Amino acid sequence: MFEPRPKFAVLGAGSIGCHLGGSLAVAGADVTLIGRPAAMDVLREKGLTLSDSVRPPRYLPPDRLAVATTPDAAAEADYVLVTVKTAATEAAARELAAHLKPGAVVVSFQNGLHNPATLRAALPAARVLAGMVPYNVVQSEPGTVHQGMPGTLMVEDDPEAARLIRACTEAGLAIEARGDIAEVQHAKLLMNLNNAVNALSGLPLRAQLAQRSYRLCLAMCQQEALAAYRAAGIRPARLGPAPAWLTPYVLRLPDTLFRRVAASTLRIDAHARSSMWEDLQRGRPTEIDTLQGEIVVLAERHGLKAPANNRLVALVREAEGAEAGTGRSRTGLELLAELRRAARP
Ligand SMILES: NC(=O)C1=CN([C@@H]2O[C@H](COP(=O)(O)OP(=O)(O)OC[C@H]3O[C@@H](n4cnc5c(N)ncnc54)[C@H](OP(=O)(O)O)[C@@H]3O)[C@@H](O)[C@H]2O)C=CC1
Ligand SMILES: CC(C)(CO)C(=O)C(=O)O
Repeated sequence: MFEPRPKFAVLGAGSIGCHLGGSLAVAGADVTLIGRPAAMDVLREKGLTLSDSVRPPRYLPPDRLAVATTPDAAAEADYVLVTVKTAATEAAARELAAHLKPGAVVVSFQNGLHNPATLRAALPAARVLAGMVPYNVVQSEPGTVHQGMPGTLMVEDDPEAARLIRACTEAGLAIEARGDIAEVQHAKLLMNLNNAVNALSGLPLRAQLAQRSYRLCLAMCQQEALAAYRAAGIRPARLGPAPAWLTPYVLRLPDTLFRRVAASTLRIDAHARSSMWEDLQRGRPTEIDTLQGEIVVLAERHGLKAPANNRLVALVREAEGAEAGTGRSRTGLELLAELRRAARP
């Protein structure tokens, strides 16, 4: 049976939005990127380049890009991919509400646990699905987004996701439908506990994860999170080579052994950084409250403490207060000493 080509809109055309929307557009999909005026001016002028460490860069000239700065541009979209940072979700959804066409599907490709619920509350007539991006994308220069590691996108298993999955697959974006998306989101949150460690280290992800002292910081955060998950009856999905409960033990291995055991984890582009590092660099608020902050709240709700996560919330808030890009970087030993001090009974 003939099925019309779906139309896509990306709401929040930054790193992830340009990567997803740009990849679909390169493959010939009908995509409108909706973003801030300054960022969209760059795309109108320079076009969009998509790079990764495997393929040659792919370039979309300005005349192959549909860009807009207001959500009315999503009026004809069958799928709206939401890629704003968490703090912007509610406002973006409210702006979008008046323009969505009946039957439109909204997919959150954001970190954190609650963005799909925020979208559902603001868009009661839309079908909202949760999605997950497991890999890193940075704007290496204006108009260029770089994917720094391989990975498979995930989306909530739902018949409404079928055309999105087909379009992504045709565009060379590996994507998997998951019946356990809540568990996937909880597993991703465990990974994202590294965002704060990475941002405070001032180092690229690969260099940071190669140092045991930073990995011990992450292991402390994950251990607290896993205890809170256990108390709450949450069983995070297995996303990588090791189940979630084993990861803190792997993180604690000495460097040489870690390099061997976790070779796939270290398959990260030498320049890739966490999205939180990028936020601090640009003087933007971070997502710390919905990452480490989420664990602190969950732990408290179950009569537990999460001092390492709590300390990282405070350190990132402090860094947010510094002038863009001027926050003090910490060595792994410095950060570890701070977290251990916080965790001392
Ligand atoms: N970058 C990464 O490697 C990864 C990111 N993620 C998650 O994906 C989500 C997006 O992250 P990322 O792409 O890095 O974020 P970016 O900040 O790069 O992109 C979001 C863009 O959306 C813009 N924006 C915000 N509100 C609106 C609005 N109402 N209308 C139009 N544009 C708007 C922002 O502008 P402004 O800054 O002015 O608000 C910004 O340019 C986050 O939840 C992040 O945690 C997940 C996996 C990896
Ligand atoms: C992929 C990962 C974990 C990379 O740090 C990320 O989600 C982020 O930077 O926000």
